[in-house]
Amino acid sequence: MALIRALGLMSGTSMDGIDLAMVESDGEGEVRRGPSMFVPYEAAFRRRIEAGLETAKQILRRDERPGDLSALERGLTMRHAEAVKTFRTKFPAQKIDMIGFHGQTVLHRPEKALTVQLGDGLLLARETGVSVVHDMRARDMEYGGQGAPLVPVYHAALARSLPQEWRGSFPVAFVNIGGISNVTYVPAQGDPVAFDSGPGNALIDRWVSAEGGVPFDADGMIASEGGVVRAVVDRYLENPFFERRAPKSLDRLDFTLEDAAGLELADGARTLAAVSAEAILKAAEQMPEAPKLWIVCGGGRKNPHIMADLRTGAEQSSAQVILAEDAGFDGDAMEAEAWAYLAIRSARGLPLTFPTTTGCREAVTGGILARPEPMR
Ligand SMILES: Nc1ncnc2c1ncn2[C@@H]1O[C@H](COP(=O)(O)OP(=O)(O)OP(=O)(O)O)[C@@H](O)[C@H]1O
Ligand SMILES: CC(=O)N[C@H]1[C@@H]2OC[C@@H](O2)[C@@H](O)[C@@H]1O[C@H](C)C(=O)O
Repeated sequence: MALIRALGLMSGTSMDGIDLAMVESDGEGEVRRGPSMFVPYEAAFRRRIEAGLETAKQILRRDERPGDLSALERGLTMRHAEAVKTFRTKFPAQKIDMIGFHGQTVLHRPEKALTVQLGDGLLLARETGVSVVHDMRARDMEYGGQGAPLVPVYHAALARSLPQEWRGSFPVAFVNIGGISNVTYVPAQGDPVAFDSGPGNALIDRWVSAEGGVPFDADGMIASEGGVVRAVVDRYLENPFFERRAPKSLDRLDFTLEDAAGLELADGARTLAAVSAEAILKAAEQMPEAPKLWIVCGGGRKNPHIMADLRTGAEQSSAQVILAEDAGFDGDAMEAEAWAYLAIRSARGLPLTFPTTTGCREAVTGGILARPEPMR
């Protein structure tokens, strides 16, 4: 099987910008990771997306684009096209067979089988001259799945290529701490088990933005001045979401700052970091066995308080917590790589999701292929 070279594009729930990453793969066990980069959104555009989340609450059918959302979708797509151009200038030797395009989630209501990602695949194909696989969540929902998380099939492929020193550490759990956190449990043999585990950085970002006027708590500096307010952590963890059995997934707005109201800026940042960590550790209760190794990726791994709390908690089950980089992976690029890998799987008609990752009735492929030129 010839390998396909795909460029994955991810604009995640943190809404901070676009991650791009190359993967060359057969969509199965052979995975060669290529270069990656990040293109941030300007602050005003980030605010427009944030406003878009509010507008999107009115959407009842996934193709509706009320208010500013059509213009926002176009702006978002053109920014992705521009990002691809920048990537090609930076890495001119990279041949791109196809693009895997996530778009921007503005609404996720799995209980209504509704998930909306802004992003015009056809426009992106025409702008870049490359075939684009997009809209990868919808089919899963048609099969009764949550429509998220989709990364697990890629986590599982990476787990099979762990360096020698970690091969004895199964079951392993990948944790992605983005705006929302999701986990993938990978046993030594058998299917991965995955689900969204709780708020990742989204609450911290919203808190420091509202109370401190900065977009995120860089290196946990604000939290370093504060302490954990236990009662507030406990209140967050009482949310019925944590008791719900997997499969399950979250919308960015499902958790709010209400329970943190009244805290000092630093205490709030520190307390919400503890909430992120404890929500992840709680996820182990829903795994078939406690993982021996946690591999952490996503921007939240750069918050030392989240990492410290994770390590302290994991020690109780003698588990180790490492950064994606410690296993030879790239914790910033992993989701974009996953979208490249998923595009390749989609092109080959391979399943993207499984009953154990999203709750779909049967393993199912997904994605729509948009070609730059109309078919003759
Ligand atoms: N140096 C840092 N210190 C602390 N936090 C950081 C740092 N760098 C990034 N972050 C956090 O990581 C977030 C971005 O993470 P990431 O790019 O993994 O999220 P995402 O891909 O948008 O989200 P999702 O996985 O939910 O789709 C930022 O919003 C910020 O909260
Ligand atoms: C609907 C949606 O966009 N969900 C995101 C979000 O961000 C993290 C978590 O919630 C995860 O379920 C998902 O993204 C990852 C990349 C996924 O689908 O695997």
